[in-house]
Amino acid sequence: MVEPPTDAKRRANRLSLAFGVLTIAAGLAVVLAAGSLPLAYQYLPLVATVVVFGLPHGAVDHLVLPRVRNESVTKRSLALVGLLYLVVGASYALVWFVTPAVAFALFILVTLVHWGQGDVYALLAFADADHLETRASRLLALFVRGGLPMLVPLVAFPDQYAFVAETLVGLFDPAGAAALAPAFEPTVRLVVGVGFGLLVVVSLALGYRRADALEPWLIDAGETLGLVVFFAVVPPILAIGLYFALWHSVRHILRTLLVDEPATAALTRGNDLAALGRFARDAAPMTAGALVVLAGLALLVPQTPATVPEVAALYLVCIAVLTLPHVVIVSLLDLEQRVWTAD
Ligand SMILES: CC1=C(/C=C/C(C)=C/C=C/C(C)=C/C=O)C(C)(C)CCC1
Ligand SMILES: [Fe+2]
Repeated sequence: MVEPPTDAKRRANRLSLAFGVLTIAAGLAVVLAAGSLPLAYQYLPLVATVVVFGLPHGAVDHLVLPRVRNESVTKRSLALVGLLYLVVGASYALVWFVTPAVAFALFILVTLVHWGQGDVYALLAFADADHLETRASRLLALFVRGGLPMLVPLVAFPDQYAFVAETLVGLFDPAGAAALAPAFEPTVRLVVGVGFGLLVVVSLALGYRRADALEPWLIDAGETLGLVVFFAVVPPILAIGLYFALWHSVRHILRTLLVDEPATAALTRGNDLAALGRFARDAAPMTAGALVVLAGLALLVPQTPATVPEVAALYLVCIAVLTLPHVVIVSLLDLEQRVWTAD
């Protein structure tokens, strides 16, 4: 694992923990204060991710690889990232049009892997986890961390999960989501719940046995159990919106700051706002580009979205299409930073 500079890393660790606590506290506070929040309000954090950390977090994909390799951004490097987005994004968009239920299932799988990989990086690079030394233990952690947002809501809130699946698939084929119905059956949810619960326990128990330092393991266990509770009790549309903005995106933005020298220097000085300002400037053009993709999709989908859930569904499909090439970039970043090479 390639280590970022110590002081900047400590700052990143503190910020990722603070935003992690904020994510969980905000969700639980809403549930305690409001009980059942009207659906339109539950979409607010998700809608906010258009500008708040979510969409922008991937909008520096064209900069991170040259930066981590200490190379300059060239026309050629930009064209390669552009081509990646065009080919991978457009191919997957086609899958949404041809067989939307399959595309939805793929979206859940890709998100599980991608959010899991983001957390494995944070555990290793920010929290200095030494209980994840082997590749197998990192893969298990990836599955646990990615499974929390994708599988716990399936067990705890099947109706809302099915509703979101219907709205996404319904943009392309109003009857298409019927193919997904078996996933919401009680037996399937029981198997997922028990199986995933066991994985969480095994992963944390193995980690505890392997840990030399207790603190990183405590961070891992605290975050994991906190997220189990969070996704088990916070309605999933609200929970995913909060998590996407304040957990996954914040951590990835911190990661990108640590490969940008001036931003790293700002973090070292404790000047988080200067670092964030650099990120905002870097991310602005491609965030605007992502909005063009959103507008294009709006014109192309067979069913024009009219309600809040339908507009949010369109946004999620746009995220899905942009996430697949983003995963390729982040996986290359993982390779550069040796996240999957145990040493
Ligand atoms: C909203 C929502 C869902 C799916 C959200 C997904 C899959 C989001 C993916 C976001 C990504 C990949 C962001 C990029 O990093 C579920 C789980 C069906 C449950 C109900 C609410
Ligand atoms: Fe991401």
